[in-house]
Amino acid sequence: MHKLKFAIAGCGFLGNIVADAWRQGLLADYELVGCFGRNAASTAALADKNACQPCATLDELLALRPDYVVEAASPGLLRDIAQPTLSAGANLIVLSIGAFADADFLSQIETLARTTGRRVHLASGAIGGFDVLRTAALMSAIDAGIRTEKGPASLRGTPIFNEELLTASAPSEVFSGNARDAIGLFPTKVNVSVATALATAGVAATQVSINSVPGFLGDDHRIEVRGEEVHVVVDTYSRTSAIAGWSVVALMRNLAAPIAFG
Ligand SMILES: NC(=O)C1=CN([C@@H]2O[C@H](COP(=O)(O)OP(=O)(O)OC[C@H]3O[C@@H](n4cnc5c(N)ncnc54)[C@H](OP(=O)(O)O)[C@@H]3O)[C@@H](O)[C@H]2O)C=CC1
Ligand SMILES: O=C([O-])CC(=O)C(=O)O
Repeated sequence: MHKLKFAIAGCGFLGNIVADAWRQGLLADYELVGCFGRNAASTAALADKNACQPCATLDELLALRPDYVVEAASPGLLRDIAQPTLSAGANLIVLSIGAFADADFLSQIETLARTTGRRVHLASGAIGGFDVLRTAALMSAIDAGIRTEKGPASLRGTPIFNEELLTASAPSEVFSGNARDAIGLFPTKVNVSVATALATAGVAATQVSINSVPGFLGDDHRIEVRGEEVHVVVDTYSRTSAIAGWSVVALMRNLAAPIAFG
């Protein structure tokens, strides 16, 4: 059977979930040809475990002629690899969707995807329901928003973190604004808000509320869209971010399936 070749850019937590699922036989239509990262040890570890090629540069990865490159690294890496990947004839599967809050970058990649005949697939990540969200957005003007709850410790390292959040007895809203400002403040923590915005009202009009909840383990993302005839709520709780890696596996299965969703 002819297999589609895929490669992984970013050999951390989520990249390994995709590779593990492939090794366990859940991506039978694919061959994992290589992986790329800036961390030589984690790149070698993923490659060894999966008997694929470890690559120190994107050029080495693209020389393996993958049909799909799975980006599981960072918004910065997505910015670096999107153009060369499409130009080399590969399709992209993206987790660091926050990079597309930049309208110029999004439009440049959209144009390139059209001219190369390749596609950029936005993984559902830690949320979902893009089908019904996009449908609602077509039907009338909409109000769209996403309310995220996180444990205070997971906000460490962000500009809004302070030690008092750790000992607070009640939930508090630590950010309220639009999706563009949210990803600016939390570049690796709210890809979900940009994904929601791209599926609904856009990054300027999609409201984002981020809440610190004492004792909360994991993340809860509640998306709500109201139109003239529809009211959509998509609420996803996950204990860890593993769901985002698994969303890539589900997407890749759909891409290769004879009977597909969407
Ligand atoms: N869409 C969604 O719903 C979600 C998206 N995400 C996003 O997915 C991405 C991956 O997450 P996760 O696997 O947890 O992250 P990890 O930190 O576990 O892994 C990322 C890997 O990519 C590497 N990397 C990062 N930047 C670069 C770069 N510029 N060049 C080469 N390698 C790079 C890192 O190297 P090093 O070890 O040196 O840092 C690391 O090995 C993140 O951007 C995250 O924000 C996460 C959860 C949900
Ligand atoms: O894991 C999550 O819940 C969400 C996340 O990190 C992101 O959107 O980047």
